[in-house]
Amino acid sequence: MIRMPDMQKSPDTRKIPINKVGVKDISYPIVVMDKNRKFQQTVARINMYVDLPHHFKGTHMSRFVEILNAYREDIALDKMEPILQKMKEKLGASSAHLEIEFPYFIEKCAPVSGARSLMEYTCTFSGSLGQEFDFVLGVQVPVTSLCPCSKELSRYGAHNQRSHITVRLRYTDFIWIEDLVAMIEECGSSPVWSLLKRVDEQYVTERAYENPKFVEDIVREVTQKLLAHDAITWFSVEAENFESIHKHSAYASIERDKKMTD
Ligand SMILES: Nc1nc2c(ncn2[C@@H]2O[C@H](COP(=O)(O)OP(=O)(O)OP(=O)(O)O)[C@@H](O)[C@H]2O)c(=O)[nH]1
Repeated sequence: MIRMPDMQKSPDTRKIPINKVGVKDISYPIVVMDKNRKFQQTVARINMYVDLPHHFKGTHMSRFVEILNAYREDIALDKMEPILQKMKEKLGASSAHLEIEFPYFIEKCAPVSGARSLMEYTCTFSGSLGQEFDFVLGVQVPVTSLCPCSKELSRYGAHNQRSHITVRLRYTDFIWIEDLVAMIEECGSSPVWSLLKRVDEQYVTERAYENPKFVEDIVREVTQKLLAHDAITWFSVEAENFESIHKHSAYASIERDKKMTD
């Protein structure tokens, strides 16, 4: 067999360790637990990183993909820690990071007609393993927001737009993505649906008008709900309103470590 040079293994003399090095944006099938159908198969974008001591030139990129391949068909929430452990072992690292972003589909019924359709929510699983395992669940929920100021000032109408509410959290007991989404959706002027018949469209338009929210109201209401949820220990909430009267967005965020505020 031909002996090939291994550049990665060669020494580096700059004395600069690297916090995260690895592969980014690998498209890979995963399995997510589904509250109503047990499991849901989806395709994720995956980032995998480890730390690299100062004396090595490079990490071994191929091993990340080998690990993914070993867990093929079986990449799921309960495999985060074993995968991270394997990354540390195979790459001789002291810390490993696994970021998984995926579309998750939830069946919703339109508010009046009851017409069923699937809504896509972008979710993230972010795990790290140094001395201890750390896991953060993320979900992005689209809603409608209607501006209270515009409603107050205008003789008719009020500007309204789609908003994204992004929540990331650490928790002690399992939380269904479905329950989290339902909780967050209540905090906009109205939820959004993929399928609305005319009776539904009328309902959604009027509901938003009766329920105006600033971007500040949205993050505060989500915060109230997350503070009241006993299983959640830390969270961040962001809201971005893609303003229909501006070319820019309105934005607000709150982060709370409940262990620090109790
Ligand atoms: N470390 C590093 N590798 C890179 C980069 N870009 C591409 N690679 C390639 O990643 C490939 C795989 O590297 P390794 O994992 O070390 O491959 P290998 O030596 O055959 O595998 P092992 O025996 O398991 O170490 C090589 O072809 C590298 O050239 C980079 O920026 N950094």
